Amino acid sequence: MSGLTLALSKGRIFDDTLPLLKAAGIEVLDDPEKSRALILRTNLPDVRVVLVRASDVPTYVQHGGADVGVAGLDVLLEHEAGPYGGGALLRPLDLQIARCRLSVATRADFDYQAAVRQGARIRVATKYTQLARQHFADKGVHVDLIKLYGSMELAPLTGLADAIVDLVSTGSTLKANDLVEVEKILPISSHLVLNPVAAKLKRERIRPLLNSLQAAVQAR
Ligand SMILES: Nc1ncnc2c1ncn2[C@@H]1O[C@H](COP(=O)(O)OP(=O)(O)OP(=O)(O)O)[C@@H](O)[C@H]1O
Ligand SMILES: O=P(O)(O)OC[C@H]1O[C@H](OP(=O)(O)OP(=O)(O)O)[C@H](O)[C@@H]1O
Repeated sequence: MSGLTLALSKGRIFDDTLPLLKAAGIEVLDDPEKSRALILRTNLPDVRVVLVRASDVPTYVQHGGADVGVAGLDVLLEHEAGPYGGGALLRPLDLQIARCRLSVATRADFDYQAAVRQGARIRVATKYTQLARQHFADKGVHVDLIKLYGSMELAPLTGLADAIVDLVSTGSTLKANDLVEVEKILPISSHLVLNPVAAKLKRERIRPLLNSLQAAVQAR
């Protein structure tokens, strides 16, 4: 396709990217909450938006299914460190949306610091197995990782794990499940990512978009 394809995920990334795109002169014409269509038109005939799972955005952009994408740093780093990463994505702009942090949380009655000090083996449930492995390896903490795809908060409550590695924003999900944040690992926001081949071949089309998005981010 000679135009531009932009990969977004439904929900907070779509909602938070929309105003930035608007400021850059791109208006999405279809409402993903009202239609089942996965390709959305914009006011610019050569720009379209494809809707994919948040964790599939890097894959689409890496393999050229989309030229540009928006994804959380959590998803990007987890993808890069994983078996299908390949390091092929450019990350030219922090959009400073969907801000949260990656943290370790446990039940209030689990003494995480003592477990770390004593060199205990900690069972950690997470969807971010690559990031969690790196974090605990850097600290020299022994962990048994348990891969989950969602509802991480349940793991310490059911005895599946001692701790979780998950995203925290307001902290209300942890609070509602009687969990406490015991360690902050990484601040997270969503970034614009580019397919490197598209970045070269569609340079003239992508550069002004990047400049306007950068201006929109700075003006916020
Ligand atoms: N509570 C939150 N507050 C702010 N940003 C968040 C929060 N939760 C997640 N994010 C950010 O938004 C991104 C998208 O999250 P979202 O919940 O839309 O997708 P998901 O359901 O986790 O993804 P998938 O469908 O691939 O499992 C995350 O990768 C993260 O960077
Ligand atoms: O600190 P808080 O403000 O409570 O936010 C943290 C929650 O947000 C994310 O879930 P999300 O709302 O995206 O649900 P999902 O991942 O299950 O879609 C994350 O997995 C936490 O559960």
